[in-house]
Amino acid sequence: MTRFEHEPEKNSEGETLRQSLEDYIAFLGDLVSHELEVILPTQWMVPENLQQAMKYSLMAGGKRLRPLLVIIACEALGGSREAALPVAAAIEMVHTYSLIHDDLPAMDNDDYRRGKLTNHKVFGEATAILAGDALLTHAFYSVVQASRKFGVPAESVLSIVEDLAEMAGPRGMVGGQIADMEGEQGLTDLEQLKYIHLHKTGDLIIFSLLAGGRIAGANEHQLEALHKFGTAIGLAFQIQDDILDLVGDEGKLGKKTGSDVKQHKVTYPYFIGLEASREEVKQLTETARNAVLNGGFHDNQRMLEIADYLMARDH
Ligand SMILES: CC(C)=CCC/C(C)=C/COP(=O)(O)OP(=O)(O)O
Ligand SMILES: C=C(C)CCOP(=O)(O)OP(=O)(O)O
Repeated sequence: MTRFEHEPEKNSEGETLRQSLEDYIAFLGDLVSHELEVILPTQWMVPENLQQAMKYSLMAGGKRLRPLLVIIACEALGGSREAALPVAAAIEMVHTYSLIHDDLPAMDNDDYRRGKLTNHKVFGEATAILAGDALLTHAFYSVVQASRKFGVPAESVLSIVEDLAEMAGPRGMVGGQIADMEGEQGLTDLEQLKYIHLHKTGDLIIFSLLAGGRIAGANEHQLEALHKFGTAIGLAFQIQDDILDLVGDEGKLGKKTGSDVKQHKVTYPYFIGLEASREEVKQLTETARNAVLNGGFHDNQRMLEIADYLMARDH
């Protein structure tokens, strides 16, 4: 059996000891990276260059926030961590594809991501586009493995596939991304910006929480609470990204700051100022905490901790 660097300790009775949030996050990150290694199509006849390009960005050291949310939501509802892993890996593939494409010259034209050269800088534009396409497609294969390997009911997997297509596609992240690009010509109100943030970034976060809930067999009330929690932290996460683009540390972020201003992107700080943006992140975190407290979950602790952790993040 694979052992992981951040595996929790056991006491003399063999009971697993509770970890600090940081250790718990690091341990889940190890599990997700391992799952990604397992699920990548290395046994298949895949051209070597494509394999390398997919792996390069997946293993470049992202925070693994979305997979973490799949697992935390699943555990908060008493579900199995193991059964959540294929979907956790899938959402990281979709997120990574979106970053590879977002960095392309036709979009944000960025040279650094996750502290390394962007995919197209290393592999060329055509391969970067195809690596993104391959990650998106392979994500659906991974979701299905939740049923094949861990017996998650086919009906739940069907809902997860439906949510993923809806939230990553034209009504979700892709819709948000195009609105973001068009917004570079000038946004006139905060509602338009909220739409962009909620779809470009919020939808994958909402998807992750709902998927974790579905794997654990959540009821309608619990799914609604997860949706509320995701909407609030999704928006807060992107506002924090806007703030960090202005005042963050490039070393910690692993990407260049100041790119929103350079690309004439209208952001929360642009509309309402830095302090009011910080206050908004605080308010949204409170909304997220309340959703958890009223959600009727099996265990609220990690959900509450992750909301506070995200509010204070510096990378
Ligand atoms: C369909 C596609 C390509 C979707 C991209 C979605 C997305 C969240 C990009 C990063 O946003 P950002 O540009 O605000 O963040 P960063 O500063 O990390 O580039
Ligand atoms: C949605 C946004 C703001 C793009 C970056 O997302 P993350 O900040 O989660 O990026 P990684 O840690 O996965 O690289």
